[in-house]
Order: sequence, then C-alpha cells, then structure tokens
Amino acid sequence: SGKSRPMRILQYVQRTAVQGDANSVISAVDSYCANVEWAMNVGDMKGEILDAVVLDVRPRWVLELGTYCGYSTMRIARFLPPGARLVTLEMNHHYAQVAKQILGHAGVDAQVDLLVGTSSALIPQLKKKFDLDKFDLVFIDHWKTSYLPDTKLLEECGLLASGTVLLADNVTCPGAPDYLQYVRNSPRYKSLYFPSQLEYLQVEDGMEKSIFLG
Ligand SMILES: O=c1[nH]cnc2c(O)c(F)c(-c3ccc(F)cc3)cc12
Ligand SMILES: [Mg+2]
Repeated sequence: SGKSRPMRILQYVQRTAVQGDANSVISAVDSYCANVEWAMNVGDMKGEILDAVVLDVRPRWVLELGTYCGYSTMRIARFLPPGARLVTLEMNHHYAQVAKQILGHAGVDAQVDLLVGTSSALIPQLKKKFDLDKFDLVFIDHWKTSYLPDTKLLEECGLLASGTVLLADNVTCPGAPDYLQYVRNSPRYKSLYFPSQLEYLQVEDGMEKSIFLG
C-alpha cells in the first residue's frame, strides 16, 4: 500500500515508532530501509559520523541541503542545543510533505524550518529571512551536481564564516568529483575524508568534512 516509497516509510513510522521519541523514529526508518526497501537516507553508519560532527561543532545555525524524508534532519535536530535552529531545503513537494509528518512524529519540528524550493533559489534569501550572519554547519545531501555550485553560492552570499563546517554525503557513491576537487585543493578549506558505507548496503561511500577558513 502507500502510493510512494516516502509514504510507505511514513506509514511504517506512524505504526511502529514512539511519538515524540526521535531515536525510535530513526530506528524505525533504518529497520524499514534495511529490511523492506532501500531508500536514500544517510543511514545509521554514516549517521554516526554526522552525529559526531554535530556534537563536536555544537552549532547555533545549521543548513541542510536535501531533506528527503527528514531522516538526517532528525539526527541533527535531536542533538541541537536549545535555541539552535536547523534550516532544511527540499525541492520535491511530496518529500517535504512526508518529512514534515515524520519530523512531527519525532517531536523535533520546533527546531526545524523546512523550505520547499530549489537550493539555488532559496540560498540567496536565507540571510534576510532568518536574520542570520553565517551557518555554523552545512550538511550537503541533495543532488550531486549541485554540491559545488551551491557551495560557491553560499560563499558569495556570505553565509560561511571562518570555522563553518561543511559535511557532504555520497562523495564516493554516487560521487561528487568536482566538489571534492574544489574543497581539497582550495586554500580556503581544510578537508578530511571519512570512509564509510552506502546506507543499508555493503558498498563503499564516505563523507567529506571541510572547514571553511574564511
Ligand atoms: O540523490 C541523492 N541525494 C541524496 N543522497 C543520496 C544518497 O545518499 C544515495 F545513496 C543515492 C544513491 C542512489 C542510487 C544509487 F545506486 C546509489 C546511491 C542518491 C542520493
Ligand atoms: Mg545521501
């Protein structure tokens, strides 16, 4: 049943996860996607790398590019200090609709602003819309060909400051070679690769952590 994969994930969460308990919603999504049908959530292995970065950075302002069903949104939001905010951008209306409901079930929707639209159209509006000067952490997990142009756009919009951390998913699979070349060779970034595996599969993937040096 459930007309789409995101809908089927939402239904499984609504039937099995504890309302208001983000960890139980995260576990429900992982068990569904590991046992029933694969979906492009960052997953539990790479999710632990994401968790460690969030806990280390202790960000006041987080930007996520690519919400999908809200799995990584939950992983980040559950570790945010009070008063911190997570802005997540999703271009697919249906994904955003499902994510809103999953975030609501997890009880993290209060810290999250989910915007529907393309990152290239939304990024230039963020400074003004949220009256912020820079993001402390950016999680990049949308379309691979957008990683580099959106990073350059964030620089141009003055949304990165010295110390801002970029964490990019899928830099090995499906891969973002132009992005990797840029952050690894630019004097404006200190970059480090975290090897891991593709969500729910025995396939190599990894995340790239890049610190903007200003
Ligand atoms: O498009 C994507 N956006 C964000 N994250 C993704 C991801 O984590 C994937 F594994 C994949 C993926 C899809 C098909 C494959 F065969 C391998 C990876 C895609 C995305
Ligand atoms: Mg991904």
